[in-house]
Amino acid sequence: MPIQITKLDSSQAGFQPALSALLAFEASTDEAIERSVAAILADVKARGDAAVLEYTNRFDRIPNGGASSMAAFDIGQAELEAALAGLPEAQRLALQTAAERIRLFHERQKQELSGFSYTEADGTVLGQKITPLDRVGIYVPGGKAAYPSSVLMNAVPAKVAGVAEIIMVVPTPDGVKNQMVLAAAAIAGVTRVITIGGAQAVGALAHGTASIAPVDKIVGPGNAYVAAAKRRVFGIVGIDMIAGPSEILIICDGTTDPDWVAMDLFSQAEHDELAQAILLCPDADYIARVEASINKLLPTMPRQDTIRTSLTDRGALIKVRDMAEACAIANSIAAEHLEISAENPQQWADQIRHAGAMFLGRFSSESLGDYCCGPNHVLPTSRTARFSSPLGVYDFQKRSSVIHVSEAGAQTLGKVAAELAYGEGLQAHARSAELRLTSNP
Ligand SMILES: NC(=O)c1ccc[n+]([C@@H]2O[C@H](COP(=O)([O-])OP(=O)(O)OC[C@H]3O[C@@H](n4cnc5c(N)ncnc54)[C@H](O)[C@@H]3O)[C@@H](O)[C@H]2O)c1
Ligand SMILES: N[C@H](CO)Cc1c[nH]c[nH+]1
Repeated sequence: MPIQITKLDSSQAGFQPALSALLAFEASTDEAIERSVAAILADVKARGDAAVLEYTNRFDRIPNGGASSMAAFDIGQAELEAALAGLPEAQRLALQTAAERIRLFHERQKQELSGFSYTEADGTVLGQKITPLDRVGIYVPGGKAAYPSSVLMNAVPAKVAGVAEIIMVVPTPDGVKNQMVLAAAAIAGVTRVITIGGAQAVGALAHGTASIAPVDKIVGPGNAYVAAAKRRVFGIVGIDMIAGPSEILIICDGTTDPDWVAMDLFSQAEHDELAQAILLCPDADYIARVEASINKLLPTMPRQDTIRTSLTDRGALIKVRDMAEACAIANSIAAEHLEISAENPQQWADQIRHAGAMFLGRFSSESLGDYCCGPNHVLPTSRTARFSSPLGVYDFQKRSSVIHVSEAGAQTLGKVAAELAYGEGLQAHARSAELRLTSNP
């Protein structure tokens, strides 16, 4: 059956409301999900391991009546190493190559721990010190597919930042452990792997349980339950972002093989029924050729049901007036992934301000970035690229201000501070500054 994909034309009346409706994504704030996640988090906070055990047995369908204790969900280092040793050579090499490329890219993001400092004329020293987080939780999704690449994308930057303890949670539906996921954890140097997922895993990492010490920050993508849980625990722990269902936006000038573009749209649609894949192109004939490619290639895809639902419900082929308009629309969409599949892509990239990651030229398929180019694949979704950045080393480092005031500095700064403190009606602040003045009023 030919696919029923939304077709829009930017020159037609009603285009803007139609585009807004297409982009609206409320799954992570769906009320039923919110209620369920709130209840799970409260239960995990109150009952700890017992609640995590129950939810994991139920939601991940752990076989043989479920696990009887949390210890069953812990995977020791020996099992991680065994998974790595047991992988076929080609898979092991691919993981190691990807990990090394990701490490090399992220090393460049690292801020030196010495930070900066400068000395004023009176001897006062001011500066900023950088420290890695002590203990982080990384969420690796695992409900509908297994993501060894997400293990690397989360853990490698944490390692580069110098995080001492990296606790990875990953659900194992039906109790099936994915060997590549375990091997990736071994390569990345994850401290501990616990096979739990969903809101209960986020709650356990945030609040701590008898078997899991609380972490300082939780990073990583996940489904709507995970996103809602991360949103709710923010403040108790730090979070990176709310990375929801995958998105791809392709700007094409009509010069790329339409099969390539169709497959690139599929590459994100196959993640999730809620994933979003959109093409912007000024050439109506070319759009028709991409649609033909979609219909030709879809039946060959093992995940064709997910792709079909995603493209039908949330996908679109959009005819634009020209490439400049495509760039303007792309800025308003602020997609997670933007492919500029065009001759001379740089001229269009110069016009892009909002995108999680940009893939320039027809050889830069987004899928290469998912695995092994080096930049992170955990990216802001649902238009949050307007204010959010890819997961990076900076997510695992924090800054402290360092203030060392000299005696001379205390004389000038003390008078300024006291003046402002009296202005705010804060006597203790003012007196604290004044006590250090040699001519103490
Ligand atoms: N942005 C990225 O970097 C990136 C990378 C990989 C995957 N993703 C996205 O992450 C998502 C992964 O989702 P997933 O479902 O495969 O795995 P997931 O691990 O995020 O979610 C699985 C968990 O959801 C919970 N859950 C499922 N149904 C539930 C229910 N009815 N009530 C309560 N809890 C329930 C269960 O605890 C289960 O363990 C997809 O949307 C995918 O597109 C994003
Ligand atoms: N496309 C996902 C980010 O949205 C990342 C990923 C993992 N595996 C394949 N792809």
